[in-house]
Amino acid sequence: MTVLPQLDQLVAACHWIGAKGWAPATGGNMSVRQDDSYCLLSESGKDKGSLTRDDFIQVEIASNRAPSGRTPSAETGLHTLIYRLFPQAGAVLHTHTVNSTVLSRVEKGAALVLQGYEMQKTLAGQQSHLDSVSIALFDNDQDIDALSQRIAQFAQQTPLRYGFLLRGHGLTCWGKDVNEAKRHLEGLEFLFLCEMQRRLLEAK
Ligand SMILES: CSCCC(=O)C(=O)COP(=O)(O)O
Ligand SMILES: [Zn+2]
Repeated sequence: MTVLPQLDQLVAACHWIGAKGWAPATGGNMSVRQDDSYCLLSESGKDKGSLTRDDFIQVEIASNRAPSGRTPSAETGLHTLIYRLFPQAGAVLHTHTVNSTVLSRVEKGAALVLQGYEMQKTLAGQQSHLDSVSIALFDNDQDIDALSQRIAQFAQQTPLRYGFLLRGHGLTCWGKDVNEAKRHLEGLEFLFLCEMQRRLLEAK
């Protein structure tokens, strides 16, 4: 495998995610783009908070195939879809947090709309709390090919930015590199926590 500084940053991001409790048990998966044709994806079933460089498997973006024969994430198809849809995407992070899991069930619509928060500006291109940020929300599915097709169809009609929520499952987000994907993850998780608290308090 070629030396890839982004992979070291991804390993560090995985440890940070683990320390935050955002990938409990074996939940979550992470990847980095290697080039136009390949990405490096976390091995399925591992504790993502204690991954090393050797736990990342090369996967062909077009076919989801791992030339090594090892088993990458069960959600490989979602990572490769993002790399196909967004040539600028350099890293993808998928986490299982309590807030994304619960909020994605409480919100019955096709998107979680965030508005009025200064922290929206952690998301690339956002400049004001007055704008609305729409995070697409898809029903979860054990059939990742079917889920990927549903997301791809949605993306043909509606711009997908930053990430999407899977109902009762978690958040998948991306960025131009590991640093930006990590900032989007941290920003979105902060916004989800605010939105949970707001909905709880305003319901009283
Ligand atoms: C116990 S977590 C269920 C699978 C999942 O949603 C996940 O994020 C981890 O799957 P992987 O194959 O990447 O370990
Ligand atoms: Zn998952």
